[in-house]
Amino acid sequence: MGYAQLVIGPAGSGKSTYCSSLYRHCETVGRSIHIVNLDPAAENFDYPVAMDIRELISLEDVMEELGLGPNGGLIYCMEYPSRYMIPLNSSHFSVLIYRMHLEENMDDWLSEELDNYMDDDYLVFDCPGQIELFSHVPVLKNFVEHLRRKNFNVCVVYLLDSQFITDVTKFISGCMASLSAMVQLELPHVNILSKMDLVKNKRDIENYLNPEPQALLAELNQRMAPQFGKLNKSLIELVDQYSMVSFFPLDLRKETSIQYILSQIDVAIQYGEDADVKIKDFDPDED
Ligand SMILES: Nc1nc2c(ncn2[C@@H]2O[C@H](COP(=O)(O)OP(=O)(O)OP(=O)(O)O)[C@@H](O)[C@H]2O)c(=O)[nH]1
Ligand SMILES: [Mg+2]
Repeated sequence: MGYAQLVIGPAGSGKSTYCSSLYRHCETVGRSIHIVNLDPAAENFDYPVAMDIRELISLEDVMEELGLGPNGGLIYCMEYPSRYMIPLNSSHFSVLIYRMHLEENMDDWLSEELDNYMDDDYLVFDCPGQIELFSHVPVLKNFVEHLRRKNFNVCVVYLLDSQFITDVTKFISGCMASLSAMVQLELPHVNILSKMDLVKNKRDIENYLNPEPQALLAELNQRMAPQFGKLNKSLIELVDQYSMVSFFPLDLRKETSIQYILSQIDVAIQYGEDADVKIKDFDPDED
């Protein structure tokens, strides 16, 4: 049995920073963890990259060869290509043939790479921020199914930037994006409000960490025109029924913050329930 976190969330929400902080935390406590780059557009890493999707495909190549912009190029990188393009000239055609079975290549690549990891290994996948990847494009879903076939317990870690949660309407729209990942991927799911060090008035945000559905509804109704009353009620019920109304704050200045989040994720994927997991005692005097 292996363990994995799939770190997703909107562009710039702090996924890669979270991954490198998690790596450093695990290093400090003597815990083994491997971070995988799944972002074909990534350039700089603050963590040692255990596996790198850029060995398979890079955004730069796809943009150049196919004349796509950064977002379309990225989706192309991750997805089966033929759906997105019609070959227009011979060079496009050869690229199409070359990439024709990209999804299968991804499976092969993943299989080969995963063979390097043993039982009880813990992988963290740093994903790209394009929201399509976890809202309706099936590539991450297929990817997760592959991991599960390889006997990995997987948890989605969804990051939302606390800087955007300035009022209840933005909070709800953040919840809806997270919910779409939840229904797409059907995995244990942990929500994180990132960049808490930047929040000036902690009390404003604390209201959204674990809010009462009724209080949220009242706030929504207050902000929006009366004709939205019924919709607001349904939205809040939906979010509540999916147990979405719960975010863990992540303040990277505090070691305890990342430690607590990791412990919650461990519970979600049942890490540490087997006796032989690789946690060694933390000795603060050790170099
Ligand atoms: N102050 C502060 N800045 C942060 C934190 N996390 C991330 N950032 C900054 O936010 C920006 C984006 O962070 P990334 O970690 O690259 O975000 P990402 O989600 O990986 O972005 P994409 O991969 O492009 O989707 C960078 O400038 C980070 O330095 C945080 O906890 N606090
Ligand atoms: Mg990133």
